[in-house]
Amino acid sequence: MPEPKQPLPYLIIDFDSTFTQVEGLDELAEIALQGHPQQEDIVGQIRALTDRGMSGEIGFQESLSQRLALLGAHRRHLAPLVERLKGKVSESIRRNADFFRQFAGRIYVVSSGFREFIEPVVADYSIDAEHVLANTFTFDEQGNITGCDPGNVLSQDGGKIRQLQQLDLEGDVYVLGDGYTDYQIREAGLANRFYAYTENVARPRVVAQADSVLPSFDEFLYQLKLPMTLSYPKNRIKVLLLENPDARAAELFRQEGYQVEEVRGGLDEEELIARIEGVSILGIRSKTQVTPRVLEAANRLIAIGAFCIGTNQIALPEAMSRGVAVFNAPFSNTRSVVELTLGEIIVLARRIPEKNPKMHQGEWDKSASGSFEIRGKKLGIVGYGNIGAQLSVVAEAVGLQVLYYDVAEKLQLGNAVKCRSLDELLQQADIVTLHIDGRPENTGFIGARELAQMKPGALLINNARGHVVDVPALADALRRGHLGGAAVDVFPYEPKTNDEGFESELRGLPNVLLTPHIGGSTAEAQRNIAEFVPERIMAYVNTGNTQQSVNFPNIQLPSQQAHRLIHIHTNVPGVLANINNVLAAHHVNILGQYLKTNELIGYVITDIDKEYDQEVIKALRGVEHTIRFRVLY
Ligand SMILES: NC(=O)c1ccc[n+]([C@@H]2O[C@H](COP(=O)([O-])OP(=O)(O)OC[C@H]3O[C@@H](n4cnc5c(N)ncnc54)[C@H](O)[C@@H]3O)[C@@H](O)[C@H]2O)c1
Ligand SMILES: O=C(O)CC[C@@H](O)C(=O)O
Repeated sequence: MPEPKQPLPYLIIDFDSTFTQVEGLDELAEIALQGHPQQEDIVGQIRALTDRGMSGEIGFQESLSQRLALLGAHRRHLAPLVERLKGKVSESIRRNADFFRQFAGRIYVVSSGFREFIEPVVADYSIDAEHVLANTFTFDEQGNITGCDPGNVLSQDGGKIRQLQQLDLEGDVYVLGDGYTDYQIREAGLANRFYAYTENVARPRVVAQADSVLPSFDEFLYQLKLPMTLSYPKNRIKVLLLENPDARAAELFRQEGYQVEEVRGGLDEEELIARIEGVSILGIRSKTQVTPRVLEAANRLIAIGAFCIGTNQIALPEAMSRGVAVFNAPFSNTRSVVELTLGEIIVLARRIPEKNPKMHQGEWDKSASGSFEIRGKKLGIVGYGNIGAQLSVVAEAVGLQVLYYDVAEKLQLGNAVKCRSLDELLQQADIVTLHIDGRPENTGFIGARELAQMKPGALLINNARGHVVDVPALADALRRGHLGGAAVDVFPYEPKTNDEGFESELRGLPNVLLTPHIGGSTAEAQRNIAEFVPERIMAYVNTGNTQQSVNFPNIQLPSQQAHRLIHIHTNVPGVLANINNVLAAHHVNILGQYLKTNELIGYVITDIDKEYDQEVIKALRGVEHTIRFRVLY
């Protein structure tokens, strides 16, 4: 770890809602009032008083005495309180425990909270009792808490100021806290800087006074170039989410401490180029095209999350050669597409797309003409991947005979029969359903020639990708009555938002069911996707794990007590040897290492000893053919 060049300024750190995520007195009230019929109400009153005191709305003295009067706590409640608070130390402080242990002599915890619970919590971070300046409780003979020692300066309004005057620290003093009384230390001229600490609570009135705002302790260490556990504060990682993935996605990224920006619809190339600068993680669905030009403008991008199955909208090779890992949700909406397809097969077989609008217009058209049962009919599944294969099983269960065709060799499920060519399938099937992927070579996969191969009156379903079907040819086959109907969920051009109109030659044609790309749009699928993709991306950012990445070599290395280095390079001979030569030349011990390559890039995770200096990092960045280098922790 690099040592700070200057002596560390004195750090005055608040305890409640800064060192810990919570207010000690609120927690004490919860413990003391357990089982009390008005527990919720009283704890609520105590929380409100805490808040009013911290934001400077009422004097501290008033807030404290009113809270103590409501508390009803006893000495025996203090031990469980300490245990609870130890588990609620702020995440970023816990993460940087080594820093506290290393610089404990320069750190004071100055709090209007109480020594009885603060001292044992901060002792775990090597902060001595003499460096804890806080109130003390008073007790009656039975051990009930009766109030606080009035002789303690911290029990009075302006107490922190007086406490700092008494401390009389020499040199620079920085104050970190979430309350107005913390700011007042700086206002009184007793500190050089006031940092509003917002990891747990952000009070606008306090933030407005701050010299700097700290969403985490990592940010403080980063700004001061002090030793830190992470190589980069998470609050500096910008996430841009487009196309409205389930709210859980933004929630998970925010919980991790990232800055999240959301845009409801898709963005076109120029719009995305204008927004992508500084973004580290981009989240999209099927609409947004991540082109080579977008990637060129993406100066900080490390990962793209496709909140869907398809990734044909992303220039994968360019992303790879720029060191941008892409993740998707390969089976989170599979079942939803299968269910929609099965429903469509029945709906088309009964000509519902014609009958339903007539009913809404008051027309009663009862007839069996052109309607059939699906039992015993031949379903031709083109693309026997995740969706195709699952559909195969479900379709057999309702009595369809399944034929399938796939370019790859696939496990034949149930009684499904493999076709050796697309034509073989098209000529036999009563219903053809497309589940191939959107690779560019599949453009126009079903055109006039293929449609002509299909049986007269057969049905076609496209829930795969819009460009795989030649839409004018399909419209022609439907108009001529060669096909009995079609269901189409995906289109070569799809509106960017729900405010844009939909144009297609298929509109108004008989027995054609059109849906707005909703194959995967179910509550279950969207929730699954919104958890799956952020989890993969966060695992990649935090540990380098690329399992399930669609364009990176897949590596997972167990985490260990070490520094982890991530190296992405062009796949040419000798790069690993050069990395290891650099490490050897700097006497750095390798604890674990894994290299995997694909056609374009090599990806190496190296775990090294705790000790290294910045020269090694510089030298590793300089290794020839490096695309990207990151120190993870
Ligand atoms: N409508 C929707 O909302 C929706 C939802 C999810 C997925 N999708 C799309 O559905 C499609 C299938 O998804 P999946 O998860 O099953 O994908 P998958 O990758 O598991 O399966 C695709 C299969 O198609 C085969 N294939 C590719 N090109 C082929 C060709 N020319 N001829 C024959 N077989 C070919 C592949 O070998 C593979 O087995 C994808 O295009 C995906 O984007 C659409
Ligand atoms: O919901 C989407 O935008 C895309 C759904 C689907 O096409 C997919 O690829 O998963």
